[in-house]
Amino acid sequence: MPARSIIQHMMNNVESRTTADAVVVEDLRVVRGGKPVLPCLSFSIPVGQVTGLLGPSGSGKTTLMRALVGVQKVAAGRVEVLGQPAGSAPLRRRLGYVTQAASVYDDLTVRENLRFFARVLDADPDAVERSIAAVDLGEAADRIVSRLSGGQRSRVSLAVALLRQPEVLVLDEPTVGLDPVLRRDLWQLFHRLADAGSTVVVSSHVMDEAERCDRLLLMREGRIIADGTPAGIKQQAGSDDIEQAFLHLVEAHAGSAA
Ligand SMILES: Nc1ncnc2c1ncn2[C@@H]1O[C@H](COP(=O)(O)OP(=O)(O)OP(=O)(O)O)[C@@H](O)[C@H]1O
Repeated sequence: MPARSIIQHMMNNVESRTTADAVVVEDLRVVRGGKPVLPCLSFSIPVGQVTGLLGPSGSGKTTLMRALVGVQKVAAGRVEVLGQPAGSAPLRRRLGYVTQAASVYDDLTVRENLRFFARVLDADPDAVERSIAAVDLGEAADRIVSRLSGGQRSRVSLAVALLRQPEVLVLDEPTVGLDPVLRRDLWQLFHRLADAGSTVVVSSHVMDEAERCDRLLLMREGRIIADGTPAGIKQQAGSDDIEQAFLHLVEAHAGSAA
């Protein structure tokens, strides 16, 4: 093959991988406290979807998210985000991560927090107001964070993550403690971000949130026991209800592992 064709072929390959998959995980093994918390995980996440990591408490969702953002020590395997090794410097501008703990200053207002982080992150000047509007905190923008409700406070952390319009957004249980209206609004926001081309990875242990995802990875004891659309997983498990489907899959998995 002539050199130019080889280069073109390689570029096509890179392009098709980077446009098709935002995340590629291969044989990932993580050991925490001497225990294999993720024994051997492989999956990929396509660009521009809302992918849910669903599973009971302790199933390894946070550990997996930490591996995706590159802050988790990995014993073996490969984790790539947007075609780069997880945690590598070029990804810092392209990835947003919101942990379960709010990571903003309690004694500043919402807008002051956003302005501060916009300077630190070197975000566009209009990013502050855009992010405040995206999480619907316009009316609370000049209130001190410590006086906000838990749900409002977690939306401030989300607004910080949105400042640089990340291509991949990793959100660890962002809807915990929110009322149903706020939860619905946040899920609508995740889908708007995905429609605009971002890849959103959201963890939850609440099964009724599963239906809101384009795609689900159901986790249990560090393993993925189902991977598909909510409809596909229900069909696979022979149940109309996602919680029942999860329970059937757990039983089937336990049976096959025995
Ligand atoms: N710092 C740590 N040291 C040792 N083991 C840990 C540590 N953090 C978590 N683990 C263990 O790793 C496993 C997976 O925990 P992880 O927090 O990833 O689960 P999770 O699905 O996110 O749970 P939750 O929904 O409660 O946040 C659990 O068995 C937990 O006890």
